[in-house]
Amino acid sequence: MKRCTRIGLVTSGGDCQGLNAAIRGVGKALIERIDNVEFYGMYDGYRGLIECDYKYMDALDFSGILLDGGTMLGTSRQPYVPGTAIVDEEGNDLMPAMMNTYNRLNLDCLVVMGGNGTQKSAKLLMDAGMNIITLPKTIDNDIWGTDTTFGFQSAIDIGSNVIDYIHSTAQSHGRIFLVELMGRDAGWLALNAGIGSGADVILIPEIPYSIPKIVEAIERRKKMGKNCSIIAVAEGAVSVDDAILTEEERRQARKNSTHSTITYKLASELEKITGQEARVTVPGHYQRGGPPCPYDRVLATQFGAAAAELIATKQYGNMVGMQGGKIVTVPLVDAASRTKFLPLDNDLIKTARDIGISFGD
Ligand SMILES: Nc1ncnc2c1ncn2[C@@H]1O[C@H](COP(=O)(O)OP(=O)(O)OP(=O)(O)O)[C@@H](O)[C@H]1O
Ligand SMILES: O=P(O)(O)OC[C@H]1O[C@](O)(CO)[C@@H](O)[C@@H]1O
Ligand SMILES: [Mg+2]
Repeated sequence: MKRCTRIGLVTSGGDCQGLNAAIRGVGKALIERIDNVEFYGMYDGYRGLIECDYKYMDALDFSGILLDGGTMLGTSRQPYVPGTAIVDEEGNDLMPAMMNTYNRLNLDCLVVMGGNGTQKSAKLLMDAGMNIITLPKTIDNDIWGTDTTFGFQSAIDIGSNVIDYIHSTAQSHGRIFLVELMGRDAGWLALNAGIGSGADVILIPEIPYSIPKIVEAIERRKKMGKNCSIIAVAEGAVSVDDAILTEEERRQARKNSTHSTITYKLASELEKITGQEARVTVPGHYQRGGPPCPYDRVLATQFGAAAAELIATKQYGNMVGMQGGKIVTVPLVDAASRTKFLPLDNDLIKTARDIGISFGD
Protein backbone atom coordinates (compact mmCIF):
# COMPACT_ATOMS: atom_id res chain seq x y z
CA MET A 1 0.00 0.00 0.00
CA LYS A 2 1.19 3.49 -0.81
CA ARG A 3 2.69 5.24 2.24
CA CYS A 4 0.36 7.97 3.53
CA THR A 5 1.24 11.65 3.24
CA ARG A 6 1.47 13.29 6.64
CA ILE A 7 0.78 16.98 6.97
CA GLY A 8 1.30 19.20 10.01
CA LEU A 9 -0.68 22.42 10.44
CA VAL A 10 0.34 25.43 12.55
CA THR A 11 -1.38 28.79 13.10
CA SER A 12 0.98 31.37 14.62
CA GLY A 13 0.98 35.03 15.69
CA GLY A 14 -2.20 37.00 16.37
CA ASP A 15 -5.37 35.27 15.25
CA CYS A 16 -7.49 36.75 12.49
CA GLN A 17 -10.58 36.03 10.46
CA GLY A 18 -10.17 33.30 7.84
CA LEU A 19 -7.74 30.98 9.65
CA ASN A 20 -10.29 28.20 9.89
CA ALA A 21 -11.34 28.81 6.29
CA ALA A 22 -7.68 28.38 5.26
CA ILE A 23 -7.26 25.21 7.35
CA ARG A 24 -10.42 23.90 5.68
CA GLY A 25 -9.09 24.85 2.22
CA VAL A 26 -5.80 23.00 2.76
CA GLY A 27 -7.53 19.96 4.23
CA LYS A 28 -10.30 19.59 1.69
CA ALA A 29 -8.04 20.21 -1.31
CA LEU A 30 -5.47 17.67 -0.10
CA ILE A 31 -8.13 15.05 0.56
CA GLU A 32 -9.40 15.61 -3.00
CA ARG A 33 -5.88 15.32 -4.46
CA ILE A 34 -4.16 12.64 -2.44
CA ASP A 35 -5.59 9.20 -1.66
CA ASN A 36 -3.95 8.61 1.67
CA VAL A 37 -3.34 11.75 3.71
CA GLU A 38 -3.18 12.38 7.46
CA PHE A 39 -3.33 15.70 9.29
CA TYR A 40 -1.73 16.74 12.56
CA GLY A 41 -2.90 20.13 13.86
CA MET A 42 -0.39 21.64 16.31
CA TYR A 43 -2.05 23.29 19.28
CA ASP A 44 -1.30 26.96 20.08
CA GLY A 45 1.15 27.80 17.32
CA TYR A 46 4.77 26.79 17.84
CA ARG A 47 3.99 25.60 21.37
CA GLY A 48 2.33 22.50 19.94
CA LEU A 49 5.29 21.83 17.68
CA ILE A 50 7.73 22.31 20.54
CA GLU A 51 5.81 20.10 22.97
CA CYS A 52 4.46 17.62 20.41
CA ASP A 53 0.95 18.61 21.45
CA TYR A 54 -1.34 18.02 18.50
CA LYS A 55 -4.78 17.07 17.31
CA TYR A 56 -5.17 14.28 14.80
CA MET A 57 -7.54 15.68 12.19
CA ASP A 58 -9.73 13.94 9.65
CA ALA A 59 -12.15 15.06 6.94
CA LEU A 60 -14.90 15.87 9.42
CA ASP A 61 -12.65 18.40 11.19
CA PHE A 62 -12.56 20.45 7.98
CA SER A 63 -16.34 20.71 7.73
CA GLY A 64 -18.56 23.40 9.20
CA ILE A 65 -15.68 25.77 10.03
CA LEU A 66 -15.70 28.17 7.07
CA LEU A 67 -17.42 30.92 9.00
CA ASP A 68 -15.75 30.34 12.36
CA GLY A 69 -13.63 33.17 13.75
CA GLY A 70 -10.25 32.61 15.41
CA THR A 71 -8.37 29.39 14.87
CA MET A 72 -9.59 25.93 15.89
CA LEU A 73 -5.96 25.02 16.67
CA GLY A 74 -5.23 27.98 18.93
CA THR A 75 -2.27 30.30 18.40
CA SER A 76 0.51 31.97 20.36
CA ARG A 77 3.53 34.22 20.16
CA GLN A 78 6.77 32.49 21.10
CA PRO A 79 9.95 34.32 22.24
CA TYR A 80 12.62 34.53 19.54
CA VAL A 81 15.99 35.92 18.61
CA PRO A 82 15.27 37.92 15.42
CA GLY A 83 16.16 35.94 12.31
CA THR A 84 18.05 33.39 14.37
CA ALA A 85 15.98 31.18 16.64
CA ILE A 86 12.71 30.45 18.42
CA VAL A 87 13.64 30.19 22.07
CA ASP A 88 12.22 29.50 25.54
CA GLU A 89 12.18 32.02 28.42
CA GLU A 90 15.83 31.21 29.20
CA GLY A 91 16.90 31.79 25.61
CA ASN A 92 17.42 28.12 24.71
CA ASP A 93 17.00 27.32 21.02
CA LEU A 94 13.83 25.23 20.56
CA MET A 95 14.64 24.00 17.06
CA PRO A 96 15.73 20.53 18.29
CA ALA A 97 12.36 20.10 20.06
CA MET A 98 10.42 21.23 16.98
CA MET A 99 12.53 19.01 14.71
CA ASN A 100 11.88 16.14 17.07
CA THR A 101 8.10 16.54 16.68
CA TYR A 102 8.43 16.85 12.91
CA ASN A 103 10.47 13.63 12.73
CA ARG A 104 8.44 11.77 15.34
CA LEU A 105 5.23 12.38 13.38
CA ASN A 106 7.15 11.59 10.20
CA LEU A 107 5.70 14.68 8.54
CA ASP A 108 6.04 15.26 4.82
CA CYS A 109 5.27 18.93 5.14
CA LEU A 110 4.39 21.52 7.75
CA VAL A 111 1.87 24.16 6.66
CA VAL A 112 2.43 27.35 8.65
CA MET A 113 -0.18 30.10 8.65
CA GLY A 114 0.95 33.40 10.05
CA GLY A 115 1.93 37.02 9.66
CA ASN A 116 5.24 38.66 8.78
CA GLY A 117 6.90 37.42 11.98
CA THR A 118 5.70 33.89 11.38
CA GLN A 119 7.14 33.91 7.84
CA LYS A 120 10.55 34.67 9.38
CA SER A 121 10.30 31.83 11.87
CA ALA A 122 8.97 29.45 9.19
CA LYS A 123 12.10 30.18 7.18
CA LEU A 124 14.16 29.05 10.19
CA LEU A 125 12.25 25.75 10.16
CA MET A 126 12.93 25.43 6.44
CA ASP A 127 16.64 26.16 6.95
CA ALA A 128 16.71 23.43 9.59
CA GLY A 129 15.51 20.94 6.99
CA MET A 130 11.71 20.81 7.30
CA ASN A 131 9.48 20.88 4.22
CA ILE A 132 7.49 24.09 4.72
CA ILE A 133 4.60 25.79 2.94
CA THR A 134 3.24 29.02 4.39
CA LEU A 135 0.02 30.98 4.01
CA PRO A 136 -0.16 34.75 4.60
CA LYS A 137 -2.61 35.63 7.36
CA THR A 138 -2.88 38.92 9.19
CA ILE A 139 -5.13 41.91 9.61
CA ASP A 140 -1.99 44.05 9.18
CA ASN A 141 -1.42 43.19 5.48
CA ASP A 142 2.30 43.69 6.04
CA ILE A 143 3.66 40.48 4.51
CA TRP A 144 6.18 40.91 1.73
CA GLY A 145 5.39 39.19 -1.60
CA THR A 146 1.60 39.29 -1.49
CA ASP A 147 -0.78 42.15 -2.27
CA THR A 148 -3.17 40.97 0.38
CA THR A 149 -3.58 38.59 3.31
CA PHE A 150 -6.66 36.95 4.75
CA GLY A 151 -8.03 38.75 7.77
CA PHE A 152 -7.18 42.14 6.31
CA GLN A 153 -10.48 42.77 4.50
CA SER A 154 -12.55 41.58 7.48
CA ALA A 155 -10.67 44.00 9.73
CA ILE A 156 -11.20 46.82 7.22
CA ASP A 157 -14.93 46.06 7.28
CA ILE A 158 -15.01 46.23 11.08
CA GLY A 159 -12.81 49.34 11.31
CA SER A 160 -14.95 51.12 8.70
CA ASN A 161 -18.10 50.08 10.48
CA VAL A 162 -16.84 51.54 13.77
CA ILE A 163 -16.07 54.86 12.10
CA ASP A 164 -19.41 54.80 10.23
CA TYR A 165 -21.17 54.68 13.58
CA ILE A 166 -18.97 57.38 15.10
CA HIS A 167 -20.04 59.94 12.48
CA SER A 168 -23.47 60.61 13.92
CA THR A 169 -22.37 61.03 17.53
CA ALA A 170 -19.39 63.17 16.47
CA GLN A 171 -21.74 65.40 14.51
CA SER A 172 -24.38 65.64 17.23
CA HIS A 173 -21.81 66.81 19.77
CA GLY A 174 -19.56 68.76 17.40
CA ARG A 175 -16.54 66.78 18.58
CA ILE A 176 -13.20 65.63 17.28
CA PHE A 177 -13.18 61.83 17.31
CA LEU A 178 -10.04 59.74 17.13
CA VAL A 179 -10.54 56.08 16.25
CA GLU A 180 -7.48 53.96 16.96
CA LEU A 181 -7.06 51.08 14.55
CA MET A 182 -4.58 48.20 14.75
CA GLY A 183 -1.26 48.37 12.91
CA ARG A 184 1.91 48.80 14.95
CA ASP A 185 4.24 49.04 11.97
CA ALA A 186 2.15 49.50 8.86
CA GLY A 187 -0.83 51.71 8.04
CA TRP A 188 -2.70 49.50 5.57
CA LEU A 189 -5.68 48.93 7.84
CA ALA A 190 -6.04 52.54 9.01
CA LEU A 191 -5.71 53.84 5.44
CA ASN A 192 -8.33 51.51 4.00
CA ALA A 193 -10.76 51.71 6.90
CA GLY A 194 -10.30 55.49 7.01
CA ILE A 195 -11.03 56.00 3.33
CA GLY A 196 -13.86 53.46 3.42
CA SER A 197 -15.65 55.31 6.19
CA GLY A 198 -15.02 58.94 5.30
CA ALA A 199 -12.37 59.83 7.90
CA ASP A 200 -11.06 63.39 7.58
CA VAL A 201 -7.54 62.75 8.81
CA ILE A 202 -5.61 59.45 8.62
CA LEU A 203 -2.44 58.96 10.64
CA ILE A 204 -0.16 56.04 9.72
CA PRO A 205 3.32 54.95 10.83
CA GLU A 206 4.78 55.57 7.37
CA ILE A 207 3.89 59.31 7.40
CA PRO A 208 4.93 61.06 10.64
CA TYR A 209 2.35 63.67 11.63
CA SER A 210 2.71 67.18 12.98
CA ILE A 211 0.03 68.48 15.34
CA PRO A 212 -0.20 71.94 13.69
CA LYS A 213 -1.00 70.22 10.39
CA ILE A 214 -3.81 68.20 12.00
CA VAL A 215 -5.15 71.37 13.62
CA GLU A 216 -5.01 73.07 10.22
CA ALA A 217 -7.17 70.29 8.75
CA ILE A 218 -9.70 70.60 11.60
CA GLU A 219 -9.86 74.41 11.30
CA ARG A 220 -10.26 74.15 7.55
CA ARG A 221 -13.27 71.93 8.09
CA LYS A 222 -14.73 74.39 10.61
CA LYS A 223 -14.43 77.20 8.04
CA MET A 224 -16.41 75.00 5.64
CA GLY A 225 -19.16 74.74 8.27
CA LYS A 226 -18.25 71.23 9.43
CA ASN A 227 -18.47 71.01 13.19
CA CYS A 228 -16.83 67.64 13.69
CA SER A 229 -13.71 65.87 12.50
CA ILE A 230 -12.87 62.20 12.45
CA ILE A 231 -9.30 61.00 12.69
CA ALA A 232 -8.36 57.37 11.92
CA VAL A 233 -5.16 56.66 13.83
CA ALA A 234 -3.02 53.55 13.27
CA GLU A 235 -1.79 52.42 16.68
CA GLY A 236 1.80 52.77 15.42
CA ALA A 237 1.38 56.33 14.11
CA VAL A 238 4.25 58.64 15.13
CA SER A 239 4.68 62.37 15.41
CA VAL A 240 7.54 64.04 13.54
CA ASP A 241 9.20 64.62 16.93
CA ASP A 242 9.00 60.94 17.90
CA ALA A 243 9.99 59.73 14.46
CA ILE A 244 13.59 60.82 15.05
CA LEU A 245 13.88 58.88 18.33
CA THR A 246 15.48 55.44 18.48
CA GLU A 247 13.20 52.49 19.16
CA GLU A 248 14.49 52.30 22.73
CA GLU A 249 13.89 56.04 23.30
CA ARG A 250 10.36 55.65 21.97
CA ARG A 251 9.74 52.68 24.25
CA GLN A 252 10.89 54.73 27.23
CA ALA A 253 8.73 57.70 26.20
CA ARG A 254 5.68 55.39 25.99
CA LYS A 255 6.51 53.93 29.39
CA ASN A 256 6.79 57.39 30.99
CA SER A 257 3.65 58.74 29.31
CA THR A 258 0.52 59.31 31.38
CA HIS A 259 -1.55 58.35 28.33
CA SER A 260 -2.24 54.70 27.56
CA THR A 261 -1.66 55.15 23.81
CA ILE A 262 -0.47 57.84 21.42
CA THR A 263 -4.10 58.37 20.37
CA TYR A 264 -5.15 59.50 23.86
CA LYS A 265 -2.15 61.82 24.06
CA LEU A 266 -3.02 63.31 20.69
CA ALA A 267 -6.67 63.73 21.70
CA SER A 268 -5.77 65.79 24.77
CA GLU A 269 -3.31 67.90 22.77
CA LEU A 270 -5.90 68.60 20.06
CA GLU A 271 -8.52 69.46 22.68
CA LYS A 272 -6.15 71.97 24.28
CA ILE A 273 -5.17 73.65 21.02
CA THR A 274 -8.58 73.74 19.29
CA GLY A 275 -10.80 74.19 22.34
CA GLN A 276 -13.05 71.55 20.81
CA GLU A 277 -13.98 68.43 22.76
CA ALA A 278 -12.11 65.32 21.64
CA ARG A 279 -12.98 61.66 22.28
CA VAL A 280 -11.19 58.40 21.57
CA THR A 281 -12.65 55.08 20.44
CA VAL A 282 -10.48 51.96 20.41
CA PRO A 283 -12.11 48.91 18.83
CA GLY A 284 -8.99 46.85 19.68
CA HIS A 285 -9.23 43.10 19.25
CA TYR A 286 -12.80 43.43 18.02
CA GLN A 287 -11.07 44.10 14.68
CA ARG A 288 -9.69 40.55 14.66
CA GLY A 289 -12.77 38.78 15.94
CA GLY A 290 -15.83 37.12 14.49
CA PRO A 291 -16.44 35.46 11.15
CA PRO A 292 -14.38 36.26 8.06
CA CYS A 293 -16.13 38.46 5.50
CA PRO A 294 -16.98 36.62 2.26
CA TYR A 295 -13.90 38.09 0.53
CA ASP A 296 -11.63 36.55 3.16
CA ARG A 297 -13.48 33.25 3.00
CA VAL A 298 -12.79 33.12 -0.73
CA LEU A 299 -9.17 34.27 -0.36
CA ALA A 300 -8.38 31.83 2.46
CA THR A 301 -9.96 28.99 0.47
CA GLN A 302 -7.92 29.94 -2.61
CA PHE A 303 -4.71 30.13 -0.58
CA GLY A 304 -5.49 26.82 1.10
CA ALA A 305 -6.16 25.03 -2.19
CA ALA A 306 -3.00 26.56 -3.72
CA ALA A 307 -0.98 25.34 -0.73
CA ALA A 308 -2.37 21.83 -1.31
CA GLU A 309 -1.20 22.00 -4.91
CA LEU A 310 2.32 22.98 -3.81
CA ILE A 311 2.35 20.07 -1.36
CA ALA A 312 1.08 17.60 -3.94
CA THR A 313 3.83 18.70 -6.34
CA LYS A 314 6.45 18.86 -3.56
CA GLN A 315 7.20 22.56 -4.17
CA TYR A 316 8.28 23.20 -0.60
CA GLY A 317 9.91 26.35 0.79
CA ASN A 318 7.25 28.67 -0.59
CA MET A 319 4.52 31.00 0.58
CA VAL A 320 1.28 31.22 -1.35
CA GLY A 321 0.40 34.82 -2.23
CA MET A 322 -1.72 37.03 -4.42
CA GLN A 323 -0.22 39.47 -6.92
CA GLY A 324 -2.29 41.50 -9.37
CA GLY A 325 -5.34 39.34 -8.68
CA LYS A 326 -3.48 36.09 -9.44
CA ILE A 327 -2.44 33.38 -6.99
CA VAL A 328 1.35 33.18 -6.96
CA THR A 329 4.13 31.18 -5.33
CA VAL A 330 6.60 33.32 -3.39
CA PRO A 331 9.92 31.85 -2.20
CA LEU A 332 9.88 31.87 1.58
CA VAL A 333 13.32 33.50 1.61
CA ASP A 334 11.74 36.53 -0.08
CA ALA A 335 8.51 36.58 1.95
CA ALA A 336 10.53 36.44 5.17
CA SER A 337 13.08 39.01 4.06
CA ARG A 338 11.22 42.19 5.00
CA THR A 339 8.03 43.86 6.14
CA LYS A 340 5.65 45.28 3.55
CA PHE A 341 5.18 48.87 4.67
CA LEU A 342 2.82 51.19 2.81
CA PRO A 343 4.86 52.73 0.00
CA LEU A 344 4.50 56.51 -0.03
CA ASP A 345 3.57 56.40 -3.73
CA ASN A 346 0.69 54.00 -3.02
CA ASP A 347 -2.36 54.85 -5.15
CA LEU A 348 -4.68 54.96 -2.15
CA ILE A 349 -2.58 57.61 -0.42
CA LYS A 350 -2.95 59.71 -3.56
CA THR A 351 -6.70 59.04 -3.71
CA ALA A 352 -7.04 60.14 -0.10
CA ARG A 353 -5.09 63.34 -0.71
CA ASP A 354 -7.09 63.96 -3.92
CA ILE A 355 -10.31 64.16 -1.90
CA GLY A 356 -8.80 66.36 0.81
CA ILE A 357 -7.98 63.79 3.50
CA SER A 358 -5.05 65.00 5.58
CA PHE A 359 -2.20 62.75 6.74
CA GLY A 360 -1.08 65.37 9.23
CA ASP A 361 1.98 66.16 7.10
N1 LIG B 1 12.31 38.07 13.32
C1 LIG B 1 11.92 36.86 13.73
N2 LIG B 1 12.79 35.83 13.74
C2 LIG B 1 12.40 34.62 14.17
N3 LIG B 1 11.17 34.31 14.59
C3 LIG B 1 10.26 35.29 14.60
C4 LIG B 1 10.58 36.61 14.18
N4 LIG B 1 9.49 37.38 14.31
C5 LIG B 1 8.54 36.58 14.80
N5 LIG B 1 8.98 35.31 14.98
C6 LIG B 1 8.21 34.17 15.51
O1 LIG B 1 6.92 34.12 14.90
C7 LIG B 1 5.90 34.29 15.89
C8 LIG B 1 4.79 35.11 15.34
O2 LIG B 1 5.27 36.40 15.00
P1 LIG B 1 4.49 37.72 15.40
O3 LIG B 1 4.15 37.65 16.84
O4 LIG B 1 5.31 38.85 14.90
O5 LIG B 1 3.12 37.60 14.62
P2 LIG B 1 2.85 37.56 13.06
O6 LIG B 1 3.12 36.21 12.53
O7 LIG B 1 3.57 38.68 12.41
O8 LIG B 1 1.28 37.75 13.01
P3 LIG B 1 0.47 39.10 13.34
O9 LIG B 1 1.41 40.25 13.21
O10 LIG B 1 -0.61 39.12 12.33
O11 LIG B 1 -0.03 38.91 14.71
C9 LIG B 1 6.62 34.94 17.06
O12 LIG B 1 5.98 34.72 18.26
C10 LIG B 1 7.99 34.29 17.00
O13 LIG B 1 7.98 33.03 17.60
O1 LIG C 1 -2.99 40.20 20.15
P1 LIG C 1 -1.92 41.04 20.73
O2 LIG C 1 -0.75 40.23 21.19
O3 LIG C 1 -2.43 42.00 21.74
O4 LIG C 1 -1.29 41.89 19.55
C1 LIG C 1 -1.89 42.98 18.95
C2 LIG C 1 -1.25 43.17 17.62
O5 LIG C 1 -1.56 42.09 16.79
C3 LIG C 1 -2.09 42.57 15.56
O6 LIG C 1 -3.49 42.52 15.68
C4 LIG C 1 -1.72 41.71 14.41
O7 LIG C 1 -0.35 41.74 14.26
C5 LIG C 1 -1.57 43.98 15.46
O8 LIG C 1 -2.29 44.79 14.56
C6 LIG C 1 -1.65 44.41 16.90
O9 LIG C 1 -0.76 45.45 17.14
MG1 LIG D 1 3.06 40.71 12.17
